[in-house]
Amino acid sequence: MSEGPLSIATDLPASAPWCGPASPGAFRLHTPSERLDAVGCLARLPSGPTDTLGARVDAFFAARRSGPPLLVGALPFDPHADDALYQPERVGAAAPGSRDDGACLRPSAAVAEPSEADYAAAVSRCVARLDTADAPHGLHKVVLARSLRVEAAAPVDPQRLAARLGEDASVTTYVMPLPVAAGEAPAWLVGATPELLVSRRGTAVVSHPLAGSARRWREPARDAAAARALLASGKDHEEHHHVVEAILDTLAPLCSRLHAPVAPSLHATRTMWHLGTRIEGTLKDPRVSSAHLAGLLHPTPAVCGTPRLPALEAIRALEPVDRGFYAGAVGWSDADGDGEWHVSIRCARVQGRVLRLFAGAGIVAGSEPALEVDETAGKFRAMLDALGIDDLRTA
Ligand SMILES: C=C(O[C@H]1C=CC=C(C(=O)O)[C@@H]1O)C(=O)O
Repeated sequence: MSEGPLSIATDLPASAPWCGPASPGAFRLHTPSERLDAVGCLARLPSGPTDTLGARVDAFFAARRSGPPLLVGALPFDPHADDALYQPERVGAAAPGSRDDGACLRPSAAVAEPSEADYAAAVSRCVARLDTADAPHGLHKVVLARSLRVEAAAPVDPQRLAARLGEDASVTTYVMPLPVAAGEAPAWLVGATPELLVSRRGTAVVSHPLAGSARRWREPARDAAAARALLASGKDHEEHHHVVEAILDTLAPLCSRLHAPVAPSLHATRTMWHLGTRIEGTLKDPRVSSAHLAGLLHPTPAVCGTPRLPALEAIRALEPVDRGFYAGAVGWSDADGDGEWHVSIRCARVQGRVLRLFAGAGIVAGSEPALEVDETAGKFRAMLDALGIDDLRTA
């Protein structure tokens, strides 16, 4: 084997099934306008924390000898934890499997972890931590998540699950093979996100943060009323404002031009309304890659909170289940510095018959625990619908 980045792959234990020539994990990223599928793994990017991502990706491409000039992968929620990126063997979809999806997806049990009551209590404790007029420099917003553990009747095929999620043409569906411990069954992150962390093509940069949400309804009048109420909600505008402000503050020093509309607009998926703001900029320095930008921006206050470090501490203290790669980012970077990173929400970690679904909600001073339980229930809906679970009775 040649020296250089390909030797990076050789220090993988043979038992790392997420990333090897015989890897069963095919990477998928289907946006509303583009499709990226990749199979196999030629080399793995040495993992590291988010703030070193740009430098590691630059070093990888500086030394690359052969194979597609592309890295695909995922960033975990915790910016201090290890990410998982690799150079695929081949760009293109794997041959479709022949399994019966109905049998693959039928669930047999679901457990809420934490329970809805415990999540509501955590929201109350979170609101109590947020700053008040007396302590204006403290914590302004924390995104608190909860999870559902679902057991299916048979092993779930991640690609089939993603195809079902993709019936909603407004979202970006993804499948990412995840690192697992030696001897463990393969695991994937599978989801359908409406939120773009950042894309870079040449010097053009786009970010499309979402924050502030309402469930959608089948009855058109009730659905339209929910959208109007969201647009009029001061609490949701505050949640949203923190995200846009953080992204503009990060991008401003890097851009010669940066534009964001003065007010957010409605963004719809099949199951949720959101407030969204499309931010567009032009990079001053074309050497700033998409990986650098993702490393700087993640985690935004759409998934973490603000200020970032106290929000991370609050999440560690208040959430009982480790987020892993939920609320991180999934995407790609190429040798020219172009790339696209999507916020890894509306997703599940899938391993055999077991799925762990996650959903979070932004907590600000005016947040009410029962409404946040309801909002997160709405955010589970896309995945539950794809799994064929109409009526969720959690243990
Ligand atoms: C953290 C999630 O959603 C984020 C994206 C859109 C709206 C959000 C909100 O209104 O809280 C969240 O910031 C999630 O779906 O798990």
